[in-house]
Amino acid sequence: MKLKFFKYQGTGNDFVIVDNRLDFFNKNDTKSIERLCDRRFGIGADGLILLENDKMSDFKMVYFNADGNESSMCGNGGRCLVAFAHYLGIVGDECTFNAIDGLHHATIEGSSVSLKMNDVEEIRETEVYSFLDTGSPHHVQLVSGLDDFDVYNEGKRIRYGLYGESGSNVNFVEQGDANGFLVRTYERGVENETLSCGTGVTAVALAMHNLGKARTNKVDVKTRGGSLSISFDHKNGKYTNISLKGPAVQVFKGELEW
Ligand SMILES: N[C@@H](CCC[C@H](N)C(=O)O)C(=O)O
Repeated sequence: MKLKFFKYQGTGNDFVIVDNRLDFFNKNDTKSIERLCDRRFGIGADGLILLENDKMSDFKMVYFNADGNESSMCGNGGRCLVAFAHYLGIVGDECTFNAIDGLHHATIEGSSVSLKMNDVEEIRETEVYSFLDTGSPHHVQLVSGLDDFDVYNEGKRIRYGLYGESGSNVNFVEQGDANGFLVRTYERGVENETLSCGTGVTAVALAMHNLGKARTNKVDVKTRGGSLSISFDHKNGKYTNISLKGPAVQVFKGELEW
């Protein structure tokens, strides 16, 4: 059988996307999903996303990390899937879709997609790092010399050492200007640094605001794959109306023997 696929990227976080509205895709075949994401033996991606029918919203997002396992929310993946749904003509310039962490509203302006993220009520702070869940778990740590920082080894050590087998994504941050930050992320499930992580930069923006390092409710974040902007409301220690905005682009499409 031929598998039709599409390749998207959102600030360099890249995904294989498959239209599974006819429900043909075997989601338990971890090895095949891992192989599709393999950069040498497959198409190559940080994750695989299925677009499926949903009774409550415009469509459903099912997300797998590059290791083949279904995982928690992916912010950049969600933005790419919205661009894909728009490309297929399933939705217009705005939509609502269902993901593992619930419903998300999104708007599209040209090649930019703005995605509403879930409210965040709790940020755990220590002297060294913050930890919060923005749909996926994130460790956020300020460092100096981010450009030369050993994201792979430090990220891996923290991911397993502090958070056990279930793990966490690990973000290293350096402040640029008043409301601008530079971020590099070690992603669990990819088990490597990726060029960008949407739930990660969202976590960074909220953690930096909570620490008083970001002074306004709009934070710009530069990743190695591009720039994202995060806006939010903050009241009584709770972050609401969180929005993640940035480019989401189709790179190529194709089919392979499946
Ligand atoms: N790249 C993603 C995060 C994907 C999930 C993550 N790897 C995990 O398993 O927690 C993003 O853009 O948010």
